Amino acid sequence: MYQIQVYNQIAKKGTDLFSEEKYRLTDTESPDGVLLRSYPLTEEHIPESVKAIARAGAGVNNIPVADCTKKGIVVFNTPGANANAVKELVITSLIASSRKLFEAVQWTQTIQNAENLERLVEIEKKKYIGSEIQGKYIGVVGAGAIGVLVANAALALDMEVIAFDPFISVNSAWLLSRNVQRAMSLDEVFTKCDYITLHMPLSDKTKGIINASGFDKMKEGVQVLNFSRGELVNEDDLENALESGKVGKYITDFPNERVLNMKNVVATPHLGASTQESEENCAIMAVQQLRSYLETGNIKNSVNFADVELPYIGKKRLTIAHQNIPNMVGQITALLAANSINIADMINRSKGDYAYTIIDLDQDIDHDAEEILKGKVKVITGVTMIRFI
Ligand SMILES: NC(=O)c1ccc[n+]([C@@H]2O[C@H](COP(=O)([O-])OP(=O)(O)OC[C@H]3O[C@@H](n4cnc5c(N)ncnc54)[C@H](O)[C@@H]3O)[C@@H](O)[C@H]2O)c1
Ligand SMILES: O=C(O)[C@H](O)COP(=O)(O)O
Repeated sequence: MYQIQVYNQIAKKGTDLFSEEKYRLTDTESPDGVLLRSYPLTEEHIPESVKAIARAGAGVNNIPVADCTKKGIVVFNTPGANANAVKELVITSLIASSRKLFEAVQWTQTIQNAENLERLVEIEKKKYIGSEIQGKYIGVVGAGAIGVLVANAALALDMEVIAFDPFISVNSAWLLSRNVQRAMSLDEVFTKCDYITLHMPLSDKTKGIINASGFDKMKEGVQVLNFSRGELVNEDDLENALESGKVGKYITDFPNERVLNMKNVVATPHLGASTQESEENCAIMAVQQLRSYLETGNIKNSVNFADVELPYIGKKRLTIAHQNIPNMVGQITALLAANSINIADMINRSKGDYAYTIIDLDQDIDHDAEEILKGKVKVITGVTMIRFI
């Protein structure tokens, strides 16, 4: 029986995929797996029993991924599963903001009981003259699952689209319309664009990437949309840019007390992925990936380990996470040979400094033999996790 600790509300269509015979969703001190959305997970939430963490969503900045990697804990996310939901909210906000819709609706609510309401409407409407997005330049920073959809949708709305992504994946490059212009630097986006929309992950490298030096280069009155993470933007510099009018509007899905008190801010309560469709897509994908890992050791869509897939046919499977250094596989297979265990099949894949190996044994072995082998493999320098399935 696998124990799963669930944080956040996860769509039932996903959690229903945990069969009652094999899984218990429970508050426990020793879970095998963790399932969550934006819950801020700290090391205390990750006891030694945890084998994998599945994030039903894209951003993993709420999970101590580097620590997990060192312990051989596989962290999954659900790439693209909520991208359409975010795209639709970005495009809605882009148009609504350009047409001053947020302010206009807010004002209209205040005149419910006004005298000569219809006349007042005709007089005051000049305050809410907007601008059209057709023909305007939009810069998409980060052309991943969401950025690609936003860029293509903006093109379909007759905008000029420039995308910047120095690490674009082959898949994203295939999906991006050929009419999207390629920016060779962030500065190119800053200097050319009337709208800038952020779609890259928050990391040590991207924290505060939008700051005074960037704002200085931007067009007067530029509108910045941030449906990625608040910390990508330096708040001191944002405040100055909004005060001076350099940034005409900051549209963010990540409000905090300080940002809400800044001028010309439009904020939504982290709604990007909050559609029924997206919540279900993310939950289903996260549960499928977690189940597959717990039951077969196969890895798909992990942020800290490479995809590793070997059809599970074996009598006994050995999975090992280890450092990506020479002779790891050699030492492990030598150990099996020394114990007269034949190998039926195996696979090894690496990602950065860490690797993962699956070895299918030609024979079943009992619990005692497993424990003896585990003890011997564990002491090999560089091994971080060993599991028999
Ligand atoms: N508002 C919401 O509810 C919501 C929903 C989903 C995702 N998000 C946020 O959006 C982010 C992007 O999501 P996604 O699904 O498109 O992820 P993704 O991994 O598919 O795409 C991210 C892209 O950013 C690029 N990138 C990384 N560093 C960059 C840099 N310095 N400059 C330019 N590009 C860079 C990557 O190469 C990648 O192509 C997530 O990490 C998350 O923080 C927010
Ligand atoms: O990174 C994400 O997927 C989004 O920020 C959505 O977060 P949520 O699942 O908490 O809505």
